[in-house]
Amino acid sequence: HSPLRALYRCVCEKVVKVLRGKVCVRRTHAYIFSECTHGQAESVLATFDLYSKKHASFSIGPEKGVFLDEVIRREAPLRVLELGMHCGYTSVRILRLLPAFGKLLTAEMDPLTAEKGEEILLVAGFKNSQFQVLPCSSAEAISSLASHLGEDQLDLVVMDHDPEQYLPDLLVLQRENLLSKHSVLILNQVVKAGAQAVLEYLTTKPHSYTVCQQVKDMLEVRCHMDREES
Ligand SMILES: C[S@@+](CC[C@H](N)C(=O)[O-])C[C@H]1O[C@@H](n2cnc3c(N)ncnc32)[C@H](O)[C@@H]1O
Repeated sequence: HSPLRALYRCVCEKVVKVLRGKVCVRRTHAYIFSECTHGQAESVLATFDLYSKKHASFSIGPEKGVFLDEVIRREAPLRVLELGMHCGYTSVRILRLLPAFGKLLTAEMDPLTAEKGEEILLVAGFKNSQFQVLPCSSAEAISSLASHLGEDQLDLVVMDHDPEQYLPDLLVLQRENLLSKHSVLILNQVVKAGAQAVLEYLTTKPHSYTVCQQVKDMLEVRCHMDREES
């Protein structure tokens, strides 16, 4: 990994980004809707991956997707919160690995995106009893969690919304006692400047959080909230 090679890769990525243009929710949705086999989650994911090869996309993609799959298979979460659904790629990855009595709550701030993303989850064959799309900001979604979870806590939280929001949202989840000693956090886009605050916070709380492993810019963090801070 020489600095020259890293610079070359960075320039290539920037050029590809410019050539691909901006992420378009309507175009992404239309492509997935018309090209995938309805009712088959794996086909929906493969179609997203195909789309991302040719167009600008926010999807986490297959490499980070497999990393997330491994965490879900290992932890077998029942209550999952996703912040930043976009068109539903990550939601589909999560839902296909949840047991029938598991539940995904997913927040998406942009109303059109929330509507299109929800449609993709239905196209993939999931039922409304398995997920709830919260068309609001992460902060509003978190403040409404008690009404969805009752006494339950979150087993898995996936943050892929606005890195500036990661720390404030984590602090509220913590304060509202929504995380347990078994909870796992997945943070995407941790190389973005906005994520610096949450990374610094996590390192100052070694008795509450352990940063476990990372693939690309996605990080797994384990919670052990029952231990006292020293
Ligand atoms: C990078 S995309 C998520 C991609 C998704 N994980 C996937 O793989 O398809 C980020 C999404 O978060 C949404 N978002 C940004 N800030 C948010 C916030 N504060 N609350 C809720 N959603 C937010 C954006 O509208 C966008 O759709």
